[in-house]
Amino acid sequence: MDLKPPHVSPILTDPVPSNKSRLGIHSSLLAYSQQDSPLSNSGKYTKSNSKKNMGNLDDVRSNGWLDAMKASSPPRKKSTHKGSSAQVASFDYDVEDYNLWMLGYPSALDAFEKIVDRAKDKKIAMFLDYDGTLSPIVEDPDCAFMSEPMRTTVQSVAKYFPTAIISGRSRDKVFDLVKLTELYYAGSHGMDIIGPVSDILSVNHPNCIKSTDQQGKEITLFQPAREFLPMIDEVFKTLIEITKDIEGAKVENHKFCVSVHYRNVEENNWTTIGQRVHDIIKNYPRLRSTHGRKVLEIRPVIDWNKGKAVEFLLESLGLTNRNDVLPIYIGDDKTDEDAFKVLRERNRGYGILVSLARKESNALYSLRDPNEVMKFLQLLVNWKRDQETVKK
Ligand SMILES: O=P(O)(O)OC[C@H]1O[C@H](O[C@H]2O[C@H](CO)[C@@H](O)[C@H](O)[C@H]2O)[C@H](O)[C@@H](O)[C@@H]1O
Repeated sequence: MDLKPPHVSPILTDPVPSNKSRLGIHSSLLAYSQQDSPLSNSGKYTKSNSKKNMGNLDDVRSNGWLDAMKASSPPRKKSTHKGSSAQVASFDYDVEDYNLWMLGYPSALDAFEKIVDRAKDKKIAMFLDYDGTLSPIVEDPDCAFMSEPMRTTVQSVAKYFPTAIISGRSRDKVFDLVKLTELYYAGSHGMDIIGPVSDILSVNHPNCIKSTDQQGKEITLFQPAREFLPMIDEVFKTLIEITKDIEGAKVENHKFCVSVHYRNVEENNWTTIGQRVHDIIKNYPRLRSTHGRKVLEIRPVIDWNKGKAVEFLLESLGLTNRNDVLPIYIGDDKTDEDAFKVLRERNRGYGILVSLARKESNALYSLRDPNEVMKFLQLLVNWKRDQETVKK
């Protein structure tokens, strides 16, 4: 596949537009400056600056963080025993209410014929989120493994349709979990995209760099938040430090963003963890925090998200602005909404939300869980296979 020069660019949303560099790159993309650091000179987090940074515990209640943290995943079923880390989180849900909600977001399985009817003369481009879509939500993020049948299914999908995984995890981590070389990968919520080398792309796009993979093969990377690497690294270390006394808290470094998990933190400590993260982040005007499923995601303030990543990949694949292309995006999280929105606004394809709970969404269809995702993908593969057989 040859990547074409993309015209979608990360337009920055920093509120101080006059602050541009001589290169025309916005300050928020410039190399990290130590002045931004809330850390001591040694670069270490200290108790004294920790105290100074700690605001009032009410901040996190009054600014809506706590409510968002509580609402960020369906309530878990009460369990009397401590489960293993790979235990699938089980959720309570109201069946009647869910069925009512589904009137607005019909099952993609029930609507399968309608979906493929529109896909008949088109080329499907498949975009998949990872956690909660290809793997079930589990207690420990390091144990979110994909089942072998799911892996085989995704591999078959990639045989017939260009397929990309767009995840909040770092690109390396998501590849280690998926282990399929025939896919495209976008990590860190789309801020780290890998594609085969294309001279035009790498020469023309300021955010593209050439690199080599572990096998020494040349690759092209698209990394619009590269300047933030030192800042993200610093915040990661600080967040580890300030959460280490909170039982169950887990901080992950995803290269261009950081995740602070509170799924395994006692609910009466959520305000504390939220407040501490909030107090650190407010010292970094170039970083923002978003809410995922029992996770706070810290990321650069740039106008780049999973929706932009979909547009970038479509353009790179030469599939943009074409009536004969039908993108399908399947995801379960708030961050996937940006991608659903891109498809919905342009009436270009289908967003499918994976959810066991009522949620407002820009998706058009729904699936309950990764099992249903697998069924849907298998139906799609079988349908395509049949189509090809008929053509022969
Ligand atoms: O964009 P995604 O691929 O969906 O990644 C989003 C986050 O997924 C992971 O966290 C979520 O899944 C974990 C494993 O099931 C679960 O324990 C956690 O509560 C969920 O929030 C990942 O660990 C995060 O870093 C990603 O940002």
